[in-house]
Amino acid sequence: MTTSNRILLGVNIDHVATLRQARGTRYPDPVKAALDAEEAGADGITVHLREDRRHIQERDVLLLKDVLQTRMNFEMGVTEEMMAFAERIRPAHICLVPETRQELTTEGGLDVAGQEARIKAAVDRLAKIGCEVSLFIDADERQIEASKRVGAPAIELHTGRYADAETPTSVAEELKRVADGVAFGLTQGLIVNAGHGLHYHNVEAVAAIKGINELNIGHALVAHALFVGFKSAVSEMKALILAAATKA
Ligand SMILES: CC(=O)[C@@H](O)[C@H](O)COP(=O)(O)O
Ligand SMILES: NCC(=O)COP(=O)(O)O
Repeated sequence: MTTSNRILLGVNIDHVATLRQARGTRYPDPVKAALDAEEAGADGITVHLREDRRHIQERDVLLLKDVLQTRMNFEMGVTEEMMAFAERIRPAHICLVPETRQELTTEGGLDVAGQEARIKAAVDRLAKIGCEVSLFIDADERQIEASKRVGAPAIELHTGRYADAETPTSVAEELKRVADGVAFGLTQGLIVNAGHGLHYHNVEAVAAIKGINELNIGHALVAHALFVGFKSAVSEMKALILAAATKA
């Protein structure tokens, strides 16, 4: 069981690509953002190649695979198209996420418990090509147990409900749900990551939860980068996370 206070920052660069896709230009290039993020202390780079290609493109993933010095966390839906793409490019780390075309952003976690056979087949297939697979799930014991059963070595707990909570009571409830999920995931021997909707004002409480391996943060970081630059946005976030984890 990991209880180290060291916590990694995975920088999600999807929304650099959102800005590029808004005009179909060559800029801003998410690959440049990834390299700047690494220089500023990111421990990894996360990209979500959506089925509708609304932000990240295949070209981005291929280039990142070649140039990153840290690691790429490749997020994908569990579809045959994505499985075949993963088998072609063989990312070292894959996070399986739920996905629908109509959603504004990833709503809820992957229902591993409700489709164990399908997720197990995907995890086994990706393990065969050497990927470490993580499952993006809600902080729910049923989903965590199912993730363990399907053989995923890692989970990422969806922090969106915590991020969206508006009253002190609901914030505290959602934070506790995440903290309980982390503790339970660790008892199952899983690597526990977390992310979604985290920003400069809500990240510290999550970073203070003992045992989280990595936080994946994107939208807020890209937004802040508009005002302070990408490197500063990353280093500010990293400093907040490390300080909170150290204090805890
Ligand atoms: C799975 C996850 O939380 C991220 O990949 C997130 O989905 C990226 O942003 P969008 O949902 O806006 O594409
Ligand atoms: N998996 C969560 C992620 O990569 C970042 O989500 P967000 O910070 O863009 O909401």
